[in-house]
Amino acid sequence: MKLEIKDLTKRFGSFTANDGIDLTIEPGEIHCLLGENGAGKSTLMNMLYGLLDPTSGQIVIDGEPVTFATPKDAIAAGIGMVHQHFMLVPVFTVAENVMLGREQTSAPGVLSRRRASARVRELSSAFNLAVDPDRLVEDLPVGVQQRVEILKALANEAKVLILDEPTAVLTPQEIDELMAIMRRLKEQGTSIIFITHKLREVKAIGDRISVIRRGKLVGTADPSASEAELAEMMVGRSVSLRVEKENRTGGDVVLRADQVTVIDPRGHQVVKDVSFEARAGEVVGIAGVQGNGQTELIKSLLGLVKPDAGKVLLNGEDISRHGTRKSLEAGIGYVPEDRGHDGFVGEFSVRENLVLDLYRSSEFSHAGTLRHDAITANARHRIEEFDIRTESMETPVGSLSGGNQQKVVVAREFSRPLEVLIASQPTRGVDVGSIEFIHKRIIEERDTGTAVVIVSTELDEIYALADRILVMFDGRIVGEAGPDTPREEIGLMMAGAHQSTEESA
Ligand SMILES: Nc1ncnc2c1ncn2[C@@H]1O[C@H](COP(=O)(O)OP(=O)(O)OP(=O)(O)O)[C@@H](O)[C@H]1O
Repeated sequence: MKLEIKDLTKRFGSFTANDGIDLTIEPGEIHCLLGENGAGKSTLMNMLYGLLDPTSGQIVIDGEPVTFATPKDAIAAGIGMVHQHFMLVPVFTVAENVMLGREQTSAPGVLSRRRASARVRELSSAFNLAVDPDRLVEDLPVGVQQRVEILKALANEAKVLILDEPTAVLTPQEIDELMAIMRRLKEQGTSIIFITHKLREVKAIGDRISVIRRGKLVGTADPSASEAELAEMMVGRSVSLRVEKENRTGGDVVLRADQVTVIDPRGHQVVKDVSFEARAGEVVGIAGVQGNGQTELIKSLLGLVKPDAGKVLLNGEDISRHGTRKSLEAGIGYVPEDRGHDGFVGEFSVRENLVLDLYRSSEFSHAGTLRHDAITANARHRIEEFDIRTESMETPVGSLSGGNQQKVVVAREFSRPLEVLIASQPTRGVDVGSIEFIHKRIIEERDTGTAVVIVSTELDEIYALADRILVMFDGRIVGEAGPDTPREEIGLMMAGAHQSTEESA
């Protein structure tokens, strides 16, 4: 199927999010879409998938102009999309989810459970997806859940598959597996539109690479273009892809986790007797596959969950029963992994979100009254410093692009004096230009003597920042390594060395 986008424009009020975009997706090609945060990639994809109405322009499939009122129309025309947030029902099996996908699109011939199972098995083996139709979705690792989404699209006979930042949530091994699946889809004639911020991936798999900047198509490159060239096309200036830093050993212990154990609401020990320390002026990188206890460990450091055993000490004082506000006030900065849930309030403006947990400080309030001038001046400064792309400081954060939402959270947490900075996936969904900036700021924070703890599933990020690397697997810290340890070694520890799972085998 040949998909043509002709002079497509989308305006939100006076703001032009897509400006006369022309793009052709050839049958069986992997077409990568690159662009800085807020460039307009998701807007373009949402028009292709019937979620947004174009302001002007055309979508043409095999020479015929089409219009999509809803995703149902797009699906019927052969377009599938895997969103960043999966649309699966966790308590249903894989086959049930695939059935549900068919019902929701009113595709001809709603599948029975038995036929759905058989269809899943058939597609799974044709594309080597290794998905068991009878497993509950909630029991599957993220990477396998993503394959279920791909399966759903294939069951609806997608000929063009849109993958919106699919690798942001995957481990290095899962990314390799996804790439193999993408190649297989391509061999069988499916076209893929692949959105990512990772230039390495684009070069590894793309047939062509289109770059969008501020709503306009800048150009289409081929994969022989260097990472530096692509980065420059994206942001319009040269970007340094590696942080300049010297490794540090750290001073006094600032934060100490002492035999911390956390039991989740289902009674599982998710953090098992974890001890580590973060020293002044060092970056401790916690590497690990998503779901190995990092999230709960971090929450326990902040008082968002109380450890079931053990202690958290800040400068020697036990803060594990303090509660979050006190921890933040005591000088812990926090960039959460789930920014939408823990990082900002979507309905509040950019200006308000930039002081969310700081508004009680003397800088922003006096005798119980907010100092609006100071709050506004702070917003103006941070928006410029962090290059937050927003129509105005009054825009609700919920309507910013994903990467710009992340910049709001990071900007706020970096704007106060910190003893400890705890950042979980600090650059998730953030473009290369902003990664460069955030990484530089993290190192500057370290160099002022802050103890920094970075949790990341991105080995590139761990290597770029960490002075010391801890690896978490199955709730425990299974290894500590220096910043020069080979990737494979860390990768093996992250995978639990020889304890491979059925799905990732
Ligand atoms: N419903 C909306 N109303 C107003 N503005 C919007 C709406 N949806 C998107 N925008 C704006 O359009 C611009 C493009 O956003 P879009 O989500 O397409 O960017 P993106 O390239 O996908 O960015 P990211 O890499 O950060 O995900 C942003 O400035 C965003 O704030």
